[in-house]
Amino acid sequence: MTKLSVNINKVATLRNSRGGNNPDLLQVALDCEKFGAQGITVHPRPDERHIRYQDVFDLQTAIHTEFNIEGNCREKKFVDLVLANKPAQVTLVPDELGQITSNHGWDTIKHQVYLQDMTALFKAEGIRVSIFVDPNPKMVEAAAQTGTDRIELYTEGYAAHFHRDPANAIKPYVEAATIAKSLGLGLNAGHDLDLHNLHYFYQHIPDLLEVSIGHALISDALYLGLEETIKRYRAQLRGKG
Ligand SMILES: CC(=O)[C@@H](O)[C@H](O)COP(=O)(O)O
Ligand SMILES: NCC(=O)COP(=O)(O)O
Repeated sequence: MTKLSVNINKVATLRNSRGGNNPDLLQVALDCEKFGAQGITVHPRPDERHIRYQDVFDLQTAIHTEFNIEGNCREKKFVDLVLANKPAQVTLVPDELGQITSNHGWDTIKHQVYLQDMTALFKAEGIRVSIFVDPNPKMVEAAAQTGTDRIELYTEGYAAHFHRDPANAIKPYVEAATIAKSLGLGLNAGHDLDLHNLHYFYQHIPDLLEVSIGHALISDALYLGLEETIKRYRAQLRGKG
C-alpha cells in the first residue's frame, strides 16, 4: 500500500497571512486524518513563514497517523525540533536559507559522512529517516551507504514533463526505484504530485511506500473541499495497471 501523507504547509501559509488562527492548523490536520490521510507532513523553514516551530509540538501531541517532519538538518534548530518531538519519520532535505521551495535532492556522495552521522543520530532516537534525492542512480546508491531507512524521490522533474511525455518522464524514477529496492531502501516520493500525474507515477513505481502532497492537494480542496479531495488522492493510489 502507498500511504498518502498530506503536507499542510500551505494551510499554515494562509493562517499566517492574517496573524490569527484561521484556518486552524491542528483542526485541519485532524480533519485530513478523518478524511483518509495516512500521515501528516510539515516542512518548517527557518523563517517560519508557514509552519512555526510551535506548530510541530502541537501537531505531535494531537495527530494519530504518521508524522513526517521534513527540513534542513544543517539547521541546529531543526535537528533539536525533531529530536524533541520524535516523529515517525524525518525527511532530510538540503534546502538553502531563503529558498522558496525545495528544488534539489542531496548530493549523497559529497555529503555521505555527514548524512551517515545525521541518520545515526535520528535512528538512535527511534525516528525513521528518509533522505530527499533526485532520481539519479549514483545518488540512490550513495544514499544506501548512509544507513537511511528510506529515500524520498524528488518528483518535480517528473511532474514538469508528465503532460508532454509520461513514458520518458517516469523512466529515471523507475530506474531509481529499482535500484533502491535492490539495496533494501524504502521508497517515498513527493513534490508537485497532483491529481493528474499521481496515478501514473503510482502505477509505474514498484513498492512506493508513501507520497507526501501539499501544494496541489490544498489547491484542489478550494474547489472540491478537503474531504472529497483526499478521497480522490487516495483513489489515485489504488489499482496497479
Ligand atoms: C521536500 C519537498 O519537496 C516539500 O516539502 C516542499 O519543499 C514543501 O515546502 P514548501 O511548502 O515550503 O514549498
Ligand atoms: N515532500 C513533498 C511534500 O511534502 C509536498 O510537496 P508539494 O506537494 O507541496 O509540492
